[in-house]
Amino acid sequence: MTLHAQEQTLDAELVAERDHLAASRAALARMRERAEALFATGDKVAGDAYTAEQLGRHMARRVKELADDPTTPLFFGRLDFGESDPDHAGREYHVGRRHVTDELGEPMVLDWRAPISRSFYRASARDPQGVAVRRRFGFSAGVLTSFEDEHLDRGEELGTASRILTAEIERPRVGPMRDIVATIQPEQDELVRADLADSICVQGAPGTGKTAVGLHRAAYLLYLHRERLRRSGVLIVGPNRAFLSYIAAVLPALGEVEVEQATVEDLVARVPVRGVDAPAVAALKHDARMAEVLRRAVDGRIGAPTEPIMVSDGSFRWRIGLDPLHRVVEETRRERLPYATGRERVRARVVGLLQRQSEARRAESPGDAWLRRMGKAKPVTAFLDAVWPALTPEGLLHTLLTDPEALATAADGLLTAEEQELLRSAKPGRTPKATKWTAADAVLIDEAAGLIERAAGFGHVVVDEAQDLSPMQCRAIARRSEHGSITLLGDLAQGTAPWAATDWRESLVHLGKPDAVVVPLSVGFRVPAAVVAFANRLLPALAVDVPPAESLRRDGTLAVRTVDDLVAATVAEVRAALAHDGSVGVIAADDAVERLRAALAEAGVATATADDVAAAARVTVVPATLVKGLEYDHVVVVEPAAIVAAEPRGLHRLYVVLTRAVSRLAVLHRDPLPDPLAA
Ligand SMILES: Nc1ncnc2c1ncn2[C@@H]1O[C@H](COP(=O)(O)OP(=O)(O)OP(=O)(O)O)[C@@H](O)[C@H]1O
Repeated sequence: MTLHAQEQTLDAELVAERDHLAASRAALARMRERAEALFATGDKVAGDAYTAEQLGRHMARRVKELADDPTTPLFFGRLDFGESDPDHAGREYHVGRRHVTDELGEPMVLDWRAPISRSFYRASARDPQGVAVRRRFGFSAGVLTSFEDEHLDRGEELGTASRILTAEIERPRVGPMRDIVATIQPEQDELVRADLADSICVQGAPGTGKTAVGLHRAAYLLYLHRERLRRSGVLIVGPNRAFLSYIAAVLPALGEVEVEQATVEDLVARVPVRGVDAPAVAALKHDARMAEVLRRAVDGRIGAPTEPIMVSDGSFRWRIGLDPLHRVVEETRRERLPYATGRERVRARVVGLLQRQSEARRAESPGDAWLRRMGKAKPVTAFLDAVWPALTPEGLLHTLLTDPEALATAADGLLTAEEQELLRSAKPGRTPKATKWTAADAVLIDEAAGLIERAAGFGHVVVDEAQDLSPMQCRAIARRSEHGSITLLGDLAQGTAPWAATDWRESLVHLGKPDAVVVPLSVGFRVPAAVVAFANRLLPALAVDVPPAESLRRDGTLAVRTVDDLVAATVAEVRAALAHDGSVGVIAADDAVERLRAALAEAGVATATADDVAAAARVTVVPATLVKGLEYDHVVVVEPAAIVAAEPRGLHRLYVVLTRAVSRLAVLHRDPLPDPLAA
């Protein structure tokens, strides 16, 4: 074929693909109209109010799921199966964000999560999985502009050399995080499609796609186990609000609109946090031993009966002796129920004893009203208050922090006298209500609450930036995923909390998933190679054993400049950065942020805050402590030494800061660079 003829064929194919795209969009619009019509008539066809409500909710969700965003491609790939494939011989399937069917119900686009679509991500020249040709589409603003074919049947495979993958990775970043369904890589896909029953832990260097993998796994699991997970729920836990708003749009873009997102602080927000602990106190409160202290404190509230119960029902007087009361308490204690459930169980057993006496005397069973009345009778409640008193989580912690004897009993052999002293040094208020609880107290109160009442759990929990969780925070998540599975995502090298994990096995034990596999991700999609090499100079000083990242990005620039005036240099750097496309992130020690913001404003440069993902301003000034998980095309790091000096794990913080750049990193410093970087 001549070059000209080849081009003509390509053009004709492109036209055919565009037609298929237009037809698919029209089909999706029809599906949506039909769903809307059903939604409108739903309450008329449903038999009763409950069904109507269920149906209404289902249809409302379905309408939302079928929303079409004209700027994102409806499909991004195509699989042509070879003649020899037993199931799909000679068929072609377009792979996209959701199922689209024509009026006869024939597929026009397959959901990327469907079993057949798996081959789009996993087929290779070595293992073609029946696929003859894999096609990837290039889009620009929703318009199909190109495609790229791999003839797997002829041993052709592009892998990471794909032009379309490269363009996607190198595209300028604007606004919130986007999904990566079009370009999920095989090692990522394996994690995304892991079984619901499997808990996994992903150790990945910066920019290897951990967050992306976690979000896509949530979407995948919801597709495969829709009903089950809708009932139990899926939870995404992230480090802070800025991060959560950055990732908030990914799942809805994939049609998943019912996933809860929270920080750990949100999860344990039973009390308002109004106080601050000294670092040593906070560290102790986050220590795993506190779980045992609390458990003993709760157990310690259960006492031995000292008096029989004498109770009258108006006609007769009843008596329950000490022996049976002892047996009731012991039996219930052995059942290891949540404390509050135990209290009610004791009450029920006492009433049971009264019922038997009554049956023996009256030769008939007393009615429900009698049983209820006896359960609430003063002597019965007084007995319960004496041997199994009602307990609030706040009350329990308040007692431990204010009553040296109570603490000594619960902490005996667990905490040293000095540690007990340290715990009490925080000086709570006179009552739980009057106490200015700290963030660490909130975690302890949640632990206590978990001992008192069982919390409802989620079917699956995705935990991002998990290296920063304390043992007690891990336990808070464990309580919410006891009967579900988890995806734990993190990087030990990015641990900045005082209690940051140094070994995933330990975190997994606290999370109640000791058998989860730990899988490394090492191909970086964000940070250019030159910047990775610079940041990696810090690794030996971070005292963690992690595989270093290798970057897919050969482009990108790194500039390290000694300057006299940090503020003026920052303004100049930002101005220069604005000549390029994409976002600009200025990252500095927290206490320098206001000054830089003001200087930029004075210079006429509008800036946004990190949590405002919808901001029109292209420049964001971010405190170093909030930048975890975020990324900007052009990053300006201001005075690394100040970032390091601001906190005990400052070098880890700097490692996070230096790995936020997608295309260009400029490091401005007046003070000498921290040692490992100066090398
Ligand atoms: N397969 C992929 N195709 C295209 N882009 C990808 C792919 N995987 C990851 N990316 C992009 O790389 C960037 C980094 O991904 P992500 O934020 O998930 O990494 P991370 O491992 O969570 O990073 P960090 O450790 O810094 O939090 C994002 O812009 C993401 O969209």
